[in-house]
Amino acid sequence: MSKIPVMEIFGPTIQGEGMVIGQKTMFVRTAGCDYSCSWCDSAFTWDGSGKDSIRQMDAEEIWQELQLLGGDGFSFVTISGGNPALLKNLSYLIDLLKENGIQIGLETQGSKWQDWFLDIDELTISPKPPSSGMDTNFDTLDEIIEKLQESSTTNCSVKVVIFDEQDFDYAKKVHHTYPDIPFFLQVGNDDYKSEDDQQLVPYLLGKYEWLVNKVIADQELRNVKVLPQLHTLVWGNKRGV
Ligand SMILES: C[S@@+](CC[C@H](N)C(=O)[O-])C[C@H]1O[C@@H](n2cnc3c(N)ncnc32)[C@H](O)[C@@H]1O
Ligand SMILES: Nc1nc2[nH]cc(C(=O)O)c2c(=O)[nH]1
Ligand code: SF4
Ligand SMILES: [Mg+2]
Repeated sequence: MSKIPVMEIFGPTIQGEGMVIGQKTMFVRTAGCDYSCSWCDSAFTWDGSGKDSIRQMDAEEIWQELQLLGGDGFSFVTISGGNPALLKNLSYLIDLLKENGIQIGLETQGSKWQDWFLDIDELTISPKPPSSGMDTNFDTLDEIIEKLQESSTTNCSVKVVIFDEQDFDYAKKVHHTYPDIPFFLQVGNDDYKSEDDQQLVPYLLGKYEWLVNKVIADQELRNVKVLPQLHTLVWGNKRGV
């Protein structure tokens, strides 16, 4: 009834992306997505390849597993996916985590609203640029951002992943549309299947330098932050970190 499709639970690790980068955190990754981004580094959550790992869990079971893995050594849980915003039932987990004094981060693309967004401490909305092959519904995104802006409890940010010039232009458009929302540009990893960290890390750092230089040179992008995926620099494309 109140089950949640869970793809993986892991941690403690550090949040490698976005507004709380560096934060020690546990992760809960839900299964299923309404998008199918061409470069999705978590495609196993929606393309069928991970279907045998999906567990239908209730909030209490997830909380127990988090404690089993993390003991007393965490105070922050990040929920990602897939698209966790497909799951109305996540409210039970969010309530339980809050009852236990846990702070909550969540990652979603901004294609669906859930009322429990207002109970998230650090919410990342990550609209998808052209290279993903997805189309942003800006009416939906406008509504979501508007509701979040009215909230005094949820810190939210917008994070756009950049692979090429077109994505960069898209990111500028998104930032201009929501100038008051903290804005992050993130390096796209188009080598997300590589197991060769010796080659991957300098490659991704090169991409980061490219993105940094573009932002430095841009007169219109002022109050923005540019980040790599920190976890890929530490652990490469390893899963569950
Ligand atoms: C796997 S998604 C899950 C949450 C949600 N579906 C979303 O896209 O925001 C988490 C974050 O990883 C980013 N991401 C996915 N594949 C990536 C890649 N190859 N390189 C860089 N970031 C990627 C997404 O843009 C998103 O910000
Ligand atoms: N360490 C770490 N940080 C992350 N930030 C966002 C992630 C995600 O896949 O949603 C992620 C992830 O998978 N691992
Ligand atoms: S929206 Fe997120 S999980 Fe879904 S396909 Fe795109 S990057 Fe992957
Ligand atoms: Mg990831």
